Amino acid sequence: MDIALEAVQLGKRYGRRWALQGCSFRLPAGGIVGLVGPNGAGKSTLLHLAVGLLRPDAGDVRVFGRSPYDDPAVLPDIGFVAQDTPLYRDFTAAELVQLGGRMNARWDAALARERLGQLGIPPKLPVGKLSGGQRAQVALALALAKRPRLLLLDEPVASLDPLARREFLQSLMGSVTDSGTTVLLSSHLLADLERACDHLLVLRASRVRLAGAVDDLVATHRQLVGPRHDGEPIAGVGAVVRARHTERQSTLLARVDGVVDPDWTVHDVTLEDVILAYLGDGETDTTRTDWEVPA
Ligand SMILES: Nc1ncnc2c1ncn2[C@@H]1O[C@H](COP(=O)(O)OP(=O)(O)OP(=O)(O)O)[C@@H](O)[C@H]1O
Repeated sequence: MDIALEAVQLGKRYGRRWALQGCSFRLPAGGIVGLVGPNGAGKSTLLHLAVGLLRPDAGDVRVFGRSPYDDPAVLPDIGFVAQDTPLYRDFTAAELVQLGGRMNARWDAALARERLGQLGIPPKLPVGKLSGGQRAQVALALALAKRPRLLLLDEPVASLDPLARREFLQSLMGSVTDSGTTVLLSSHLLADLERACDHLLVLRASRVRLAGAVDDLVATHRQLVGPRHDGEPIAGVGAVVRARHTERQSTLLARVDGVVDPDWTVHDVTLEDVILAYLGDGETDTTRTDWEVPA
């Protein structure tokens, strides 16, 4: 399997505080990966390490087998749109498309112009005078024009209205299918991630809590309702991720690995249920740091 992004015991600290720690996963090439986590979990730090803007303090990060910090030859393969979509504000979108052509060897200016035209972005207005959402669209068009093999997007839809968000995600899905680009996309909008992503990476408190293919994660987790549970093993349950109790009854979100004890009523879960359970303070160990991709 072709691996787009790999981290092995990756760590980064600012001063004495670790922003990312013991982070290991392998991201298969192709498809969209959702990067989720509470504020301060380390998402932007991970993206900055992956594009070579930061140097790891521990472990290793590799993009298509190469270190982005030490090996600039891999940088043309990586597209990055930072959280605040920084652009030269006095330049027009048309000028930025032209500029991109001078700075990138394989630049698809026609693709960028077509995209900006479809979105009705005024090409002759300085981008500083566009709305935040329009600027985000310009940044994405420029990133796609680079024809990257790995595209890193830090909360790209945060400033978009609901219609623009849907259009953005649809066009992203389309371009992934057309080009084979791998996208790693951080977002707090779980419903969007459920619609757009093939894989998921969940960070909490500087560590990877969950990683895997969306279909696999939804298929292997269930909500169980049954008698009050105080931690004893349950047949068919691999791990309890989150537990809530009343005096007589417990409601669990659990990873199942077989036929569940018939004392428990079993319900399907959504991806959002799974993510929220791993983001919460589960009463049992929520750590699951293996990257699992079905064959
Ligand atoms: N330049 C910096 N100097 C010092 N600490 C930093 C710096 N950048 C990030 N941090 C700290 O590292 C931790 C992770 O930050 P990071 O920006 O990666 O989180 P995040 O998951 O992207 O958060 P958000 O969802 O709010 O964007 C936080 O505790 C943050 O305060």
